[in-house]
Amino acid sequence: MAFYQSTATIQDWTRSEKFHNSFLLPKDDVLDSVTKHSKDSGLPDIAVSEAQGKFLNLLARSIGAKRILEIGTLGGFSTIHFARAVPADGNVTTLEFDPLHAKVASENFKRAGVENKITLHVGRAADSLVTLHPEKKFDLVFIDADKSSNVTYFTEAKRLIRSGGVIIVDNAVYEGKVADPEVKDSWAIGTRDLLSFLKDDKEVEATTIGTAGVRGFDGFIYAIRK
Ligand SMILES: C[S@@+](CC[C@H](N)C(=O)[O-])C[C@H]1O[C@@H](n2cnc3c(N)ncnc32)[C@H](O)[C@@H]1O
Ligand SMILES: [Mg+2]
Repeated sequence: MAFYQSTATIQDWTRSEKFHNSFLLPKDDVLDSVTKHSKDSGLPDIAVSEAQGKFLNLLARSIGAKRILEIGTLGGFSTIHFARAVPADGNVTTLEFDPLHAKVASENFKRAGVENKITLHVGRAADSLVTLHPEKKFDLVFIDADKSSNVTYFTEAKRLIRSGGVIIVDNAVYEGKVADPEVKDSWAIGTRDLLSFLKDDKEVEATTIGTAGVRGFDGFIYAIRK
């Protein structure tokens, strides 16, 4: 018999994340106003959750990240978490395709007072990535854009990250649909292709961290560049 047979729903996961957040995450007026500005500007509600954002912030600080690359900015919620994590002379490079998202993100960076730490490239991420030849490699890469390009993004991330750096890929579980071969949408296929790619990749070690919360049942692929 299973230890605990879950019949949990999105409402249960949301309540659970909010319960934990109420102990661990102090009220953050800046991030609240960032989220509101994104919503009021018509951006989709698909940023990482508050708990996930804090996880990314803590992870960046845990590894002493100074240079971070993000693929998929939206309104800059995760970007701001990263910008807060890097030191004053650190930088977050973030790539966004949609001009409206980029405009709202830029406004949010100012709102959060972190605009000096962020470099935003507007255009297709695959095009922006090939132009990046940083003097010093990135310490952390966060991949959170169109999932059909996950293998391309991961390959570029390996080129751009230092040995020992961390690559995180969002939405790696997608309500279990990645593991269901019957689901053939681009999100599921893009992440499934990345898993197949990683199976034979000798340049990283990786695992998947499942998460359940405001964003439903999902997870991160967490990889270290050898
Ligand atoms: C899930 S959202 C990013 C959320 C953000 N990382 C956060 O958690 O706050 C994905 C973003 O990737 C952008 N995007 C989609 N395809 C893209 C592409 N080919 N190049 C660059 N950005 C792309 C979308 O416009 C969207 O803003
Ligand atoms: Mg995501």
